Amino acid sequence: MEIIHFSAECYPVAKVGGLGDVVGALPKYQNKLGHVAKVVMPAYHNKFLQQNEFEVVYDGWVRLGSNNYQARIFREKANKLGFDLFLVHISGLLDREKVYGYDDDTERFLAFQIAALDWIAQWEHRPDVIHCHDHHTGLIPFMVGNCYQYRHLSHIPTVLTIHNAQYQGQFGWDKLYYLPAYELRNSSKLDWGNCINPLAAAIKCAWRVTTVSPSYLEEISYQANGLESLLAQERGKSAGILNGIDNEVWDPAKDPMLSKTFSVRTVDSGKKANKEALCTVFNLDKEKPLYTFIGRLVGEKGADLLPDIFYNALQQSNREINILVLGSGDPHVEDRLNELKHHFKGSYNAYIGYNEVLSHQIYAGADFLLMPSRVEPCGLNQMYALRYGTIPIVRRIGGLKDTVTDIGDGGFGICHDQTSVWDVGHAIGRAYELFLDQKKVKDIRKYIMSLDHSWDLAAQQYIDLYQM
Ligand SMILES: Nc1ncnc2c1ncn2[C@@H]1O[C@H](COP(=O)(O)OP(=O)(O)O[C@H]2O[C@H](CO)[C@@H](O)[C@H](O)[C@H]2O)[C@@H](O)[C@H]1O
Repeated sequence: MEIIHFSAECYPVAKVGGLGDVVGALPKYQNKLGHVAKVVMPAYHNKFLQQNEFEVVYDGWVRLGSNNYQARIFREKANKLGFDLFLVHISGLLDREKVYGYDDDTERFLAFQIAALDWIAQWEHRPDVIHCHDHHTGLIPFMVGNCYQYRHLSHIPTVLTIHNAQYQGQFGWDKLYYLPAYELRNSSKLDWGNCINPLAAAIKCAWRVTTVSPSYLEEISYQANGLESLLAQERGKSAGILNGIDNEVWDPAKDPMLSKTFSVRTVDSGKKANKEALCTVFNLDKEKPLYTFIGRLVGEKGADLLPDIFYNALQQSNREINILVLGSGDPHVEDRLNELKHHFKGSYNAYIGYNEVLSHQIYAGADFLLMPSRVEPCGLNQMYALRYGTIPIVRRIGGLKDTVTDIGDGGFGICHDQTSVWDVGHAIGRAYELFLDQKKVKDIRKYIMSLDHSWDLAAQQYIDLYQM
């Protein structure tokens, strides 16, 4: 089969969070199964664009209302990612350093989707499936099915994967004229809450909808930032497919970013060396348990509670624990996490920012990884932690519920039911008790490192879904 993935992110080209990881891995694993998976994404003004070689495969114009922008599509020549990668370059809109966060993001991603479809509309053959990821590519199923200029693509099945239903990309009906012409009586397919809502439009128009874990599929029928009833209604064409992880990028036995690589056999010495290196850099005590949090500092991740959780845990344990944070997001949370450094020198530290290398080093060197998420469609961090022998402490929600079992239930992690200062504090205490039993910790590490969360299974599940 030929599968075209449309996405705003793809690791290592551009990554803000888990979407990048998924789109950087799934196509590679689909190719390994004998299919032809390709990725189409915006060409941002970043290192990847500057440091790799490309050929131009399309040169045209994209029309957005009364504005015309030059649009070019570049193909990466060396197949570095293990699949064909196409970057949509639109001067004045997409060629910026950041992926998101501009006032004209609506125009940017609309132009991206239209230019990409204009290009595909010119192909002599048709792909078997168009697979869209999140709201940035959510208007594609509508446009393919309804816009006159793409009429000949309308029989291609479109799949939407929802990585996070919190973000929907809504904009006002005053921008309707940006869309290529379609029969106006179909406008209701675009509408949700009196706005043009790209995620809602994709849920209505896609042939199939998937979520990134089975539990998240259950949860969005009653918690989906306003889309609950729509998702409940479209349940019949929806499926939950648990994400995998890229075992080649995330391999503690070969990871060039670690101080010391390690396998299941050498996990004890390997984790010890990585923990020592981290503790030296961040002025922490290598004899004490090291708890960590990695992620976007937003409400969904429970990040607003972290300063209070950490303050209490460090006070109550008499600083018998270490905490290290890596993240960026809400400036108020960033400030509070930075402030804690002055109170708890030697037991607490935080790196506020994005740092891919450091994230690998933390998964390898930490004892415990905290994920007190309010919403977690799948979560990849807990799976990276497992692969690197770090015990996850998670709220039982979404994909966390599907991947982590509590030690009290014969499992290997620590689970709690609510995102509250008390619940997480209690879980930190349980982890401390576990840490005192080093024989048990070592057994758990070996066990979790041997769990298989690779993409092999999920890549096949997507193929089965396309062929249904
Ligand atoms: N400051 C930082 N420095 C370095 N690396 C950082 C970082 N902050 C985050 N990361 C990395 O970004 C990724 C985060 O992935 P997640 O799946 O946990 O979250 P996200 O909410 O972005 O993704 C959404 O999509 C994914 C994919 O489907 C779902 O798993 C998830 O539940 C959903 O919310 C991990 O690779 C993590 O290491």
